[in-house]
Amino acid sequence: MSERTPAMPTDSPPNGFLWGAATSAYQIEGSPLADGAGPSIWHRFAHTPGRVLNDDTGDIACDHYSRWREDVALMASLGLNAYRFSVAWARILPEGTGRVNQAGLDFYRHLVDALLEQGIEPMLTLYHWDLPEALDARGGWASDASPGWFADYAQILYRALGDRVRLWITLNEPWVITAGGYLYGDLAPGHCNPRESAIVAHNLLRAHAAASASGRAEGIERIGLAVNLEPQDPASDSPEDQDAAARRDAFINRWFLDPVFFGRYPAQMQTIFGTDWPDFSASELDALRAPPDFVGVNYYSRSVVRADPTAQPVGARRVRQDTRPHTAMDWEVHPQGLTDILVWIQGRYGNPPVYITENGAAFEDPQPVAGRLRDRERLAYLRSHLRAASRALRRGVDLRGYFAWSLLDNFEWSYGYAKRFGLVRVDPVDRQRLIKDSGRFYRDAIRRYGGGR
Ligand SMILES: N=[N+]=NCCCCNC(=O)[C@@H]1[C@H]2[C@H](O)[C@@H](O)[C@H](O)[C@@H](CO)[C@@H]12
Repeated sequence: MSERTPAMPTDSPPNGFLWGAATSAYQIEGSPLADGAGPSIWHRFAHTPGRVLNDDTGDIACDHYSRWREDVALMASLGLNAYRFSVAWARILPEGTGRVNQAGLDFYRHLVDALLEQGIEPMLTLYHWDLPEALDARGGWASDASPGWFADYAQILYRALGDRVRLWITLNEPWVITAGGYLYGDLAPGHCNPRESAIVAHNLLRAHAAASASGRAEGIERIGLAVNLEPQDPASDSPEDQDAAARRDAFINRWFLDPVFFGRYPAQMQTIFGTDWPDFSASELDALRAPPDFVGVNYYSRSVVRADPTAQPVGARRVRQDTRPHTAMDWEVHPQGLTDILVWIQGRYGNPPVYITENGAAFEDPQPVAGRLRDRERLAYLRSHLRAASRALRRGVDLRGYFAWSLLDNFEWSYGYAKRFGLVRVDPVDRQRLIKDSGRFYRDAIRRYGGGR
């Protein structure tokens, strides 16, 4: 089968299946302070020397804030029927609460209207890591007031765009927000404090529940939560490795989904955090129960796990599978893990509607030659993971769509622009867009198997 023949599933996805691509505000927009916007914690973090590789910042990024019309046309040329993006909270509320910046609302309204004109379904993420700096100065997600701040911000957007946007996501990857921002410190705001991280996670769950409730009150019917999920396979059948994998599964995959679906944390959290784990009351736990209308699954890889008492706080570490292919992020290419995690959700949480809200890979791309960029590894990753998604459909998973991460090469957080996930190349000098072979493959797959626009 040639590279260009989209090797897709024998059975086509259900009618109405969404074929999209995903991005986030700070990673693509640039112009972070334009037209009255306030600074976010990522604006401050990226401008702090040493925090981001090569001291890259999102000051320009993909310049999407100026090129959004061109990018919508690009999505249409790829045949996308959906697009997932996030709203920069500090463009809407420069101080995080209070005064609304109309220019910020206008930017996203124009973007949504342009998508709808092209028959592209918008999926709006309310929070993709870029908390207004003014709120971080008031305690940020560690503040007891943070769920209220978030629900008020969400309500402004529900009222401004709720008549146009049908698919909403409250939080993108609460685990990475918590672990990256408050436990390991590699992401904004760069804290390393286990007790604070447990409180932040709790407030994020309260914020999801509060924003879901304010959405219901505004008549919003499809509000989801996007989570990074990663199967944890024990390195051996020893009890130590089995327990280590179970702890890491609780820590990464169930820390947030168990509370929203069951109103309780995984039992292992107390073991993992010890005395740093707060003593939550029964009513506090029950208040977390806010089952999403759909689960957004961000899948990249799995982990093979070995017990390691020195690898805190979980006492488990990843074992690199040297004989297997890896991406430029050093993540194992393991498409079966996508099927496995989708079937796991189906069985554990009662087969909720699911969208794959992120799936993709960074690889070292070759230079374009004669207007062509042959990103073979990314194309193969995409093909194998679309097949994996198809296997989940055949197992009865209520899979409603697939969003490739990412539409564009963009600002990859603490890696800056050194890691490229795009189906479309963004030239580092003039930001010119060039559809890579992986983007062409995706376009052909959508034409062949998608309901299309
Ligand atoms: N081992 N291992 N495995 C996988 C760990 C995944 C954790 N990182 C993510 O999920 C982030 C998510 C984010 O939404 C996006 O903003 C990022 O650009 C992508 C790419 O990094 C992914």
